Amino acid sequence: MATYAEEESGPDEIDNFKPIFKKYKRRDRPLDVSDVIDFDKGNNLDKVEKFKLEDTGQSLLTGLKPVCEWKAYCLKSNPGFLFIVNPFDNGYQRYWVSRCVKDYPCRPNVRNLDAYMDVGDVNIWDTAISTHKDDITDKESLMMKLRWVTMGYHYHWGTKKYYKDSKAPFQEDMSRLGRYVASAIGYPKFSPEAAVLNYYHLDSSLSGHTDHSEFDHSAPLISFSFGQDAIFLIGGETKETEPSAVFLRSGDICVMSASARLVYHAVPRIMETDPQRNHRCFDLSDIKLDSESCTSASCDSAAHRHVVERLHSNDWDLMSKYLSQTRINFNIRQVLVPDREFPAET
Ligand SMILES: O=C(O)CCC(=O)C(=O)O
Ligand SMILES: [Fe+2]
Repeated sequence: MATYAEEESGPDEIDNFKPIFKKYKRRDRPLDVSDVIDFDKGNNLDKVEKFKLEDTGQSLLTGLKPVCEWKAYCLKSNPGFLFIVNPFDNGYQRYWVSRCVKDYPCRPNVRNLDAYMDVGDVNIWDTAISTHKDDITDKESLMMKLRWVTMGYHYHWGTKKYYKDSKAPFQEDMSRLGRYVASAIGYPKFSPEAAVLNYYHLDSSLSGHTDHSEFDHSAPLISFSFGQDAIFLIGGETKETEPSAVFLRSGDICVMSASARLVYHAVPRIMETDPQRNHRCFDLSDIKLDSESCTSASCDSAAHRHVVERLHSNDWDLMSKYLSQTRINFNIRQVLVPDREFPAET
Protein backbone atom coordinates (compact mmCIF):
# COMPACT_ATOMS: atom_id res chain seq x y z
CA MET A 1 0.00 0.00 0.00
CA ALA A 2 1.68 3.15 -1.13
CA THR A 3 0.26 6.09 0.61
CA TYR A 4 2.93 7.78 2.64
CA ALA A 5 6.40 7.48 1.21
CA GLU A 6 8.64 6.28 3.93
CA GLU A 7 10.40 9.17 5.60
CA GLU A 8 14.12 8.80 5.30
CA SER A 9 16.20 8.97 8.42
CA GLY A 10 18.79 11.74 8.61
CA PRO A 11 22.36 10.68 7.77
CA ASP A 12 23.43 10.27 11.40
CA GLU A 13 20.12 9.17 12.77
CA ILE A 14 20.01 5.78 14.38
CA ASP A 15 16.95 3.97 13.04
CA ASN A 16 15.41 1.67 15.62
CA PHE A 17 12.00 1.94 13.97
CA LYS A 18 12.63 0.11 10.73
CA PRO A 19 13.90 -3.19 12.18
CA ILE A 20 10.71 -3.51 14.23
CA PHE A 21 8.58 -2.52 11.23
CA LYS A 22 10.31 -5.26 9.22
CA LYS A 23 9.93 -7.81 11.98
CA TYR A 24 6.13 -7.47 11.85
CA LYS A 25 5.88 -7.09 8.09
CA ARG A 26 7.96 -10.05 6.96
CA ARG A 27 6.09 -13.15 5.92
CA ASP A 28 8.96 -15.57 5.54
CA ARG A 29 8.80 -16.68 9.18
CA PRO A 30 6.08 -17.14 11.77
CA LEU A 31 4.82 -13.91 13.26
CA ASP A 32 5.79 -13.39 16.89
CA VAL A 33 3.18 -11.23 18.60
CA SER A 34 4.41 -11.80 22.15
CA ASP A 35 5.45 -8.12 22.50
CA VAL A 36 2.27 -6.65 21.04
CA ILE A 37 -0.07 -4.83 23.42
CA ASP A 38 -3.37 -6.64 23.10
CA PHE A 39 -6.40 -5.26 24.92
CA ASP A 40 -8.65 -8.16 23.89
CA LYS A 41 -6.32 -10.84 25.16
CA GLY A 42 -4.84 -8.81 28.03
CA ASN A 43 -1.22 -9.12 26.82
CA ASN A 44 1.51 -6.61 27.71
CA LEU A 45 -0.88 -4.38 29.62
CA ASP A 46 1.99 -3.46 31.95
CA LYS A 47 3.04 -1.04 29.15
CA VAL A 48 -0.17 0.99 29.52
CA GLU A 49 -2.15 2.71 32.23
CA LYS A 50 -5.76 3.75 32.56
CA PHE A 51 -6.64 7.10 31.02
CA LYS A 52 -9.33 9.14 32.72
CA LEU A 53 -11.99 10.29 30.29
CA GLU A 54 -14.16 13.38 30.72
CA ASP A 55 -17.79 12.50 30.96
CA THR A 56 -19.01 15.69 29.36
CA GLY A 57 -22.67 14.83 29.79
CA GLN A 58 -23.18 15.38 26.04
CA SER A 59 -26.16 13.61 24.59
CA LEU A 60 -25.33 10.13 23.43
CA LEU A 61 -24.18 9.68 19.89
CA THR A 62 -26.17 6.89 18.23
CA GLY A 63 -24.34 3.62 18.42
CA LEU A 64 -21.72 4.59 20.98
CA LYS A 65 -21.74 3.38 24.56
CA PRO A 66 -21.90 6.12 27.20
CA VAL A 67 -18.43 7.53 27.94
CA CYS A 68 -18.54 6.19 31.50
CA GLU A 69 -18.45 2.67 30.02
CA TRP A 70 -15.50 3.28 27.68
CA LYS A 71 -12.17 1.69 28.50
CA ALA A 72 -9.34 4.07 27.73
CA TYR A 73 -5.60 3.69 28.21
CA CYS A 74 -2.42 5.60 27.50
CA LEU A 75 1.07 4.33 26.85
CA LYS A 76 3.30 4.64 29.90
CA SER A 77 6.25 5.47 27.62
CA ASN A 78 4.21 8.17 25.84
CA PRO A 79 1.05 9.28 27.65
CA GLY A 80 -0.07 11.31 24.60
CA PHE A 81 -0.90 8.09 22.76
CA LEU A 82 -4.41 7.06 23.78
CA PHE A 83 -6.32 3.91 23.05
CA ILE A 84 -10.07 3.48 23.47
CA VAL A 85 -11.22 -0.14 23.27
CA ASN A 86 -14.13 -0.48 20.83
CA PRO A 87 -16.82 1.81 22.35
CA PHE A 88 -19.43 1.00 19.69
CA ASP A 89 -22.60 -0.87 20.53
CA ASN A 90 -22.87 -4.19 18.72
CA GLY A 91 -24.13 -3.71 15.19
CA TYR A 92 -23.48 0.00 14.87
CA GLN A 93 -20.08 -0.32 13.23
CA ARG A 94 -22.07 -1.34 10.15
CA TYR A 95 -23.07 2.28 9.82
CA TRP A 96 -19.48 3.54 9.56
CA VAL A 97 -18.42 0.72 7.25
CA SER A 98 -21.33 1.44 4.98
CA ARG A 99 -20.51 5.18 4.90
CA CYS A 100 -16.86 4.37 4.14
CA VAL A 101 -17.69 2.07 1.23
CA LYS A 102 -20.78 3.69 -0.26
CA ASP A 103 -20.58 7.40 0.37
CA TYR A 104 -17.28 8.85 1.46
CA PRO A 105 -15.51 7.59 -1.71
CA CYS A 106 -17.82 9.80 -3.82
CA ARG A 107 -16.87 13.12 -5.33
CA PRO A 108 -16.04 15.83 -4.41
CA ASN A 109 -13.89 13.76 -2.06
CA VAL A 110 -10.60 12.76 -3.67
CA ARG A 111 -9.71 9.09 -4.19
CA ASN A 112 -6.46 7.38 -5.19
CA LEU A 113 -8.37 6.12 -8.25
CA ASP A 114 -8.68 9.66 -9.63
CA ALA A 115 -4.95 9.83 -10.32
CA TYR A 116 -4.73 6.89 -12.70
CA MET A 117 -8.15 6.21 -14.13
CA ASP A 118 -11.15 8.27 -15.02
CA VAL A 119 -13.84 6.80 -12.80
CA GLY A 120 -16.00 9.88 -13.28
CA ASP A 121 -18.97 10.45 -11.05
CA VAL A 122 -19.96 6.81 -10.69
CA ASN A 123 -20.49 5.35 -7.26
CA ILE A 124 -17.50 3.09 -6.70
CA TRP A 125 -19.40 0.60 -4.56
CA ASP A 126 -22.30 0.33 -7.03
CA THR A 127 -19.92 -0.11 -9.95
CA ALA A 128 -17.96 -2.78 -8.10
CA ILE A 129 -21.06 -4.76 -7.25
CA SER A 130 -22.42 -4.49 -10.77
CA THR A 131 -19.19 -5.83 -12.27
CA HIS A 132 -18.14 -8.21 -9.47
CA LYS A 133 -21.31 -9.24 -7.67
CA ASP A 134 -20.04 -12.80 -7.35
CA ASP A 135 -16.70 -11.77 -5.95
CA ILE A 136 -16.42 -8.23 -4.69
CA THR A 137 -12.92 -9.15 -3.43
CA ASP A 138 -11.63 -9.89 -6.95
CA LYS A 139 -8.54 -7.76 -7.36
CA GLU A 140 -10.00 -6.19 -10.50
CA SER A 141 -13.06 -4.86 -8.67
CA LEU A 142 -13.00 -1.08 -8.21
CA MET A 143 -13.47 -1.51 -4.46
CA MET A 144 -10.27 -3.53 -4.23
CA LYS A 145 -8.46 -0.76 -6.11
CA LEU A 146 -9.70 1.88 -3.70
CA ARG A 147 -6.83 2.64 -1.31
CA TRP A 148 -7.53 6.07 0.11
CA VAL A 149 -9.99 8.92 0.18
CA THR A 150 -9.40 12.44 1.49
CA MET A 151 -12.10 14.84 2.63
CA GLY A 152 -12.29 18.27 4.18
CA TYR A 153 -8.98 19.91 3.34
CA HIS A 154 -7.36 17.37 1.02
CA TYR A 155 -4.03 16.06 2.12
CA HIS A 156 -1.74 16.13 -0.92
CA TRP A 157 0.50 13.08 -0.75
CA GLY A 158 3.21 14.39 -3.08
CA THR A 159 3.83 17.73 -1.40
CA LYS A 160 2.61 16.58 2.03
CA LYS A 161 0.59 19.79 2.26
CA TYR A 162 -2.93 21.11 2.53
CA TYR A 163 -4.05 23.99 0.30
CA LYS A 164 -6.56 26.69 1.13
CA ASP A 165 -8.76 26.05 -1.91
CA SER A 166 -8.38 22.31 -2.15
CA LYS A 167 -11.18 21.01 0.00
CA ALA A 168 -14.47 19.15 0.05
CA PRO A 169 -17.18 19.55 2.69
CA PHE A 170 -16.43 17.61 5.86
CA GLN A 171 -19.24 15.11 6.37
CA GLU A 172 -21.40 16.04 9.33
CA ASP A 173 -21.67 12.57 10.84
CA MET A 174 -17.92 12.01 10.90
CA SER A 175 -17.47 15.51 12.28
CA ARG A 176 -19.88 14.76 15.14
CA LEU A 177 -18.13 11.50 15.89
CA GLY A 178 -14.73 13.23 15.93
CA ARG A 179 -15.95 16.05 18.16
CA TYR A 180 -17.62 13.61 20.52
CA VAL A 181 -14.47 11.54 21.01
CA ALA A 182 -12.36 14.70 21.26
CA SER A 183 -14.54 16.04 24.09
CA ALA A 184 -14.26 12.76 25.95
CA ILE A 185 -10.46 12.96 25.84
CA GLY A 186 -10.35 16.59 26.96
CA TYR A 187 -10.42 18.54 23.67
CA PRO A 188 -13.92 20.08 23.56
CA LYS A 189 -12.88 22.67 20.98
CA PHE A 190 -11.50 20.17 18.45
CA SER A 191 -12.60 21.06 14.94
CA PRO A 192 -12.54 18.23 12.35
CA GLU A 193 -11.26 19.80 9.15
CA ALA A 194 -9.57 16.97 7.25
CA ALA A 195 -9.84 13.21 7.16
CA VAL A 196 -7.75 10.55 5.51
CA LEU A 197 -9.52 7.25 4.90
CA ASN A 198 -7.31 4.23 4.30
CA TYR A 199 -8.51 0.94 2.82
CA TYR A 200 -6.02 -1.86 3.52
CA HIS A 201 -6.04 -5.46 2.32
CA LEU A 202 -4.45 -8.43 4.01
CA ASP A 203 -1.12 -7.82 2.28
CA SER A 204 -1.03 -4.04 2.82
CA SER A 205 1.21 -2.05 5.11
CA LEU A 206 1.87 1.60 5.78
CA SER A 207 5.44 2.61 6.45
CA GLY A 208 6.80 4.83 9.21
CA HIS A 209 5.86 8.49 8.98
CA THR A 210 4.75 11.46 11.03
CA ASP A 211 1.65 13.60 10.41
CA HIS A 212 2.97 17.13 10.76
CA SER A 213 1.33 19.01 7.86
CA GLU A 214 -1.54 20.36 9.92
CA PHE A 215 -0.95 23.88 11.29
CA ASP A 216 -2.19 23.19 14.81
CA HIS A 217 -0.24 20.43 16.50
CA SER A 218 -1.92 21.07 19.82
CA ALA A 219 -5.05 19.40 18.37
CA PRO A 220 -5.16 15.60 18.50
CA LEU A 221 -5.32 13.22 15.54
CA ILE A 222 -8.16 10.75 16.13
CA SER A 223 -8.12 7.45 14.30
CA PHE A 224 -10.78 4.72 13.88
CA SER A 225 -10.38 1.10 12.76
CA PHE A 226 -12.97 -1.23 11.21
CA GLY A 227 -12.75 -4.73 9.78
CA GLN A 228 -9.59 -6.80 9.95
CA ASP A 229 -6.94 -6.43 12.66
CA ALA A 230 -3.78 -4.37 12.37
CA ILE A 231 -0.52 -4.23 14.20
CA PHE A 232 0.17 -0.54 14.74
CA LEU A 233 3.59 0.82 15.70
CA ILE A 234 3.91 3.95 17.77
CA GLY A 235 7.38 5.41 18.25
CA GLY A 236 8.94 8.74 19.12
CA GLU A 237 9.72 12.03 17.39
CA THR A 238 12.81 10.50 15.81
CA LYS A 239 13.35 7.00 14.49
CA GLU A 240 15.82 6.39 17.28
CA THR A 241 12.96 5.59 19.65
CA GLU A 242 11.99 1.94 19.50
CA PRO A 243 8.29 1.76 18.70
CA SER A 244 5.70 -0.09 20.77
CA ALA A 245 3.34 -2.43 18.93
CA VAL A 246 -0.37 -2.53 19.61
CA PHE A 247 -3.24 -4.47 18.05
CA LEU A 248 -5.96 -2.28 16.54
CA ARG A 249 -9.20 -4.17 16.03
CA SER A 250 -12.59 -3.33 14.63
CA GLY A 251 -14.15 -0.47 16.56
CA ASP A 252 -10.97 0.58 18.35
CA ILE A 253 -10.01 4.24 18.46
CA CYS A 254 -6.49 5.54 18.93
CA VAL A 255 -5.37 9.09 19.39
CA MET A 256 -2.07 10.84 18.88
CA SER A 257 -2.13 13.91 21.07
CA ALA A 258 0.21 16.22 23.00
CA SER A 259 3.59 14.48 23.39
CA ALA A 260 2.53 11.81 20.86
CA ARG A 261 1.08 14.13 18.22
CA LEU A 262 4.20 14.22 16.06
CA VAL A 263 5.63 10.77 16.62
CA TYR A 264 6.53 8.16 14.03
CA HIS A 265 3.91 5.50 13.50
CA ALA A 266 3.22 2.74 10.96
CA VAL A 267 1.01 -0.22 10.14
CA PRO A 268 3.38 -3.09 9.30
CA ARG A 269 0.75 -5.80 9.23
CA ILE A 270 -2.90 -6.49 8.58
CA MET A 271 -4.17 -9.78 9.94
CA GLU A 272 -7.35 -11.74 9.67
CA THR A 273 -9.39 -11.14 12.74
CA ASP A 274 -11.10 -13.73 14.90
CA PRO A 275 -14.34 -14.15 12.89
CA GLN A 276 -16.42 -14.58 16.05
CA ARG A 277 -15.22 -11.27 17.44
CA ASN A 278 -16.22 -9.41 14.31
CA HIS A 279 -19.44 -11.35 14.07
CA ARG A 280 -20.36 -9.88 17.48
CA CYS A 281 -19.26 -6.37 16.45
CA PHE A 282 -21.53 -6.46 13.41
CA ASP A 283 -24.44 -8.40 14.85
CA LEU A 284 -27.77 -6.57 14.77
CA SER A 285 -29.69 -8.64 17.29
CA ASP A 286 -29.42 -6.10 20.15
CA ILE A 287 -30.64 -3.22 18.03
CA LYS A 288 -34.08 -1.83 18.52
CA LEU A 289 -35.66 -1.14 15.18
CA ASP A 290 -37.70 1.91 16.04
CA SER A 291 -36.45 5.11 17.57
CA GLU A 292 -39.24 5.11 20.21
CA SER A 293 -37.52 2.21 21.89
CA CYS A 294 -34.18 3.99 22.08
CA THR A 295 -33.34 3.91 25.78
CA SER A 296 -31.48 7.18 25.90
CA ALA A 297 -33.77 10.07 26.85
CA SER A 298 -31.49 12.54 25.12
CA CYS A 299 -31.15 10.57 21.89
CA ASP A 300 -31.93 12.58 18.77
CA SER A 301 -34.64 10.38 17.30
CA ALA A 302 -34.36 11.50 13.65
CA ALA A 303 -30.62 10.90 13.62
CA HIS A 304 -31.14 7.61 15.40
CA ARG A 305 -33.70 6.43 12.88
CA HIS A 306 -31.43 7.42 10.01
CA VAL A 307 -28.58 5.34 11.44
CA VAL A 308 -30.74 2.32 12.28
CA GLU A 309 -32.27 2.28 8.80
CA ARG A 310 -28.83 2.07 7.30
CA LEU A 311 -27.85 -0.84 9.54
CA HIS A 312 -30.48 -2.95 7.86
CA SER A 313 -29.27 -2.19 4.36
CA ASN A 314 -29.66 -5.25 2.20
CA ASP A 315 -26.15 -5.34 0.77
CA TRP A 316 -24.49 -6.07 4.10
CA ASP A 317 -23.54 -9.57 2.90
CA LEU A 318 -21.44 -8.05 0.15
CA MET A 319 -19.97 -5.46 2.50
CA SER A 320 -19.12 -8.14 4.97
CA LYS A 321 -17.37 -10.15 2.24
CA TYR A 322 -15.37 -7.05 1.29
CA LEU A 323 -14.57 -6.38 4.95
CA SER A 324 -13.34 -9.96 5.43
CA GLN A 325 -10.36 -8.93 3.24
CA THR A 326 -10.10 -5.30 4.32
CA ARG A 327 -9.26 -2.98 7.15
CA ILE A 328 -10.75 0.48 6.95
CA ASN A 329 -9.15 3.29 8.91
CA PHE A 330 -10.25 6.89 9.05
CA ASN A 331 -8.32 9.50 10.88
CA ILE A 332 -9.65 12.93 11.66
CA ARG A 333 -7.47 16.00 11.88
CA GLN A 334 -7.81 19.66 12.76
CA VAL A 335 -5.80 21.58 10.20
CA LEU A 336 -6.07 25.24 11.22
CA VAL A 337 -5.12 27.18 14.31
CA PRO A 338 -8.45 28.45 15.74
CA ASP A 339 -9.36 32.02 14.75
CA ARG A 340 -6.50 32.26 12.27
CA GLU A 341 -6.67 32.36 8.51
CA PHE A 342 -5.22 29.60 6.38
CA PRO A 343 -1.51 30.57 6.29
CA ALA A 344 -0.24 32.10 3.03
CA GLU A 345 1.81 29.80 0.83
CA THR A 346 5.51 30.22 1.53
O1 LIG B 1 -4.24 2.97 9.46
C1 LIG B 1 -3.87 3.50 10.50
O2 LIG B 1 -4.18 3.08 11.62
C2 LIG B 1 -2.93 4.69 10.45
C3 LIG B 1 -3.12 5.58 9.27
C4 LIG B 1 -2.19 6.72 9.28
O3 LIG B 1 -1.24 6.76 10.00
C5 LIG B 1 -2.43 7.88 8.41
O4 LIG B 1 -3.34 7.85 7.56
O5 LIG B 1 -1.70 8.88 8.58
FE1 LIG C 1 -0.38 8.72 10.07
